[in-house]
Parts: sequence; structure tokens; C-alpha cells
Amino acid sequence: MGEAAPIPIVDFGKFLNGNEKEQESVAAQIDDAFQNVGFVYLKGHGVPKEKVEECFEWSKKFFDLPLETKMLAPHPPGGSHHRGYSAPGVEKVSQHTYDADQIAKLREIPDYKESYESGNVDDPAQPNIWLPEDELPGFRAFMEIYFTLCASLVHRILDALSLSLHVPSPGLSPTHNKSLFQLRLLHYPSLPISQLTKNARSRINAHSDFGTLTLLFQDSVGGLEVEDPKNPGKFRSVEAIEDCVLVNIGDLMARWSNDRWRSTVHRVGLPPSIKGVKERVNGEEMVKPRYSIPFFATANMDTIIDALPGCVDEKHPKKYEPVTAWGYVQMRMAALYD
Ligand SMILES: O=C(O)CCC(=O)C(=O)O
Ligand SMILES: [Fe+2]
Repeated sequence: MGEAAPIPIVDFGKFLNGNEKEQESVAAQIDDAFQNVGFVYLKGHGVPKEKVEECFEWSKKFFDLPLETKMLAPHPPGGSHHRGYSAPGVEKVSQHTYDADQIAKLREIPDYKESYESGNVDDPAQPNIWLPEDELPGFRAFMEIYFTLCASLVHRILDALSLSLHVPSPGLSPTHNKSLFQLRLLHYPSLPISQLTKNARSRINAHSDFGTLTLLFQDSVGGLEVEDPKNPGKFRSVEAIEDCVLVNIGDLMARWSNDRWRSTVHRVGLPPSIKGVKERVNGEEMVKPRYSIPFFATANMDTIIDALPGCVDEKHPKKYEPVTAWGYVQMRMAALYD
């Protein structure tokens, strides 16, 4: 078995600003990456670098607050209202995993992370849960703007995917026009390296994302690993690449594409090169904290998820019954929280 296919880097600027031919070429490259690896790096993606950096700064400021303060914006119990702050140890398994056997297995190794989730200000089903403004002035305003920047990028990626499959105009973007997306700030606190090597704790257990598309910005600490689709159980590390956003397919999109596009399993563990990211505290070797910012997209809840054009032919018979995006979420949630 050979080396895993690397995650391609695609210049999305040529889609955003290019002519028809360039757009078609970018769309084909993304389609290819999603077929082979389920992940792609996009450069020239249009989310301003200074906004990404500022988001990491806000994230650090937020997580640096005392626990009692962060608990002023608590994530409600259960999984149907996914907003607010979750303290380390609260979310025992990845919310994006639904296979029952897998969940049972994963419960054995707790993730050590804290998170803060916000979403579309116009999402009536899941209102945002903010801190009182004077606890972190400006945080809310920034997150609301940053959300719209990421949402715009999601819509442009959907345009590219539509082009690659020749989905008739206006393509897939309208199926996401409610922008029921989720912006997640993640902080993996420093912890003894031995806890990760002995599997006493993980940072985030192996899972796949469950929406349509995920955007991910990560800091330079490292530790993200993606499974080799051709070699289950084998993971390769995925570094942050300057000025690139990492984009991956989620389970709903995999189903929608009749498994043309892969929803690839990934996890966060010990960084591959621990040298620059360890520190000694009270005689114990610790791995430095990690910050990352995923942005999860999904389709409007009434969208019928039925094999997309170009995804069914003689060689690829239709694998799944149509389901609404809402029905699909119910199915996943039921498995996760029962
Ligand atoms: O921290 C990371 O880079 C990965 C986060 C992730 O996979 C998730 O939240 O679904
Ligand atoms: Fe994920």
C-alpha cells in the first residue's frame, strides 16, 4: 500500500476572480481533491488574513477569561441547541460522530478541549448565547462579522462544486441560503505529553464532520491528522499552511454526492514535531496549547438530500434514499444523545 495522497493546494482566487475557463479548472481540482482525500487547502480564499488573525486573538482572550465568566454563556445541556461555552470534559465525544459502536469506544478516552460556538444571528432555532458585553467588549461584534466572511466563502465553494457537477444554475448555494452555519472556537489546553502518548486523554477523537462543508483555520502548533481513505486506521498529519484555509466534506455532503466526495475521518493528537511545542512545567513535559477555528456549514433544513447530478451512473448506482436535511440531523442526534 502506497503513501496517502497528499492534500492538494488549490488557488481559489482563480475561481473568485478568474474567467470561465479558470473557474472550471479550479472546480475540477476541488472535485478531484474531495473524491480522493475529502480535504483541500484553498489559498486566495478571500477571508482577509488580518480577520483570521484577529479571530485567533479574540479566541485567546475569550478562553483566558476565568471559568466563572465563561460560564456566563453556557452551552445548554444536550445537543439540539449548539451555542455557547463548553468547559473541558463536558462534550465527552465528538458531536460529529454518530455510529453507536464507535461512540461507545470513544467514550473511553476523553477529549481535553473547551469550545465556544456561535451561529447565524438570524437562526431562530438556535439563538446565540453571548457573554454580557462588558465581560469582553467587542467580542460579539467581531464574531458576527467573521461569521459572514466565512459564510460567503462557503457559498463560493458551493458555486465551485455546482460547476464541477454541472448542477443547473443557480446551483447549490440557494440550498444553503439560510446559512445555518456554526462558528466554533476551540482551545486545547496544555497537558502532559504522556497523557496523549498513553491515550489517557485525547485532544479530539477520530470523527467525521456531519454537515456539508467545514472550513478550518488552525494555529501552528499542529496535531491535526487525517485518515488515509485507502488505508483505514492510518493517519497523516495535516499542517497549517500559511494563507490557506483547509476545507473538508462532511457526512451530509458525502451522502448527497452518493459518496463521490469523501467525508474523511480526522482527529487531533500529539503534534508530529513536538520539539518546538513542548514546555517543562514542574518537571513534567507539557504540550503547548492549541487553538483552531472550524466553521461548519449545512444545508437549509427543508433541503431534500438526494443524489446530486453527475453522481449516479451505471458504475455508481444510487446508494441512499432521499432524506431532508432535518430528518438527517434527527437521525444523527438520536444516535448521539440517547
Ligand atoms: O482542532 C481541529 O483542528 C479540528 C477540529 C475538528 O475537527 C472539529 O471540531 O470537528
Ligand atoms: Fe472535525
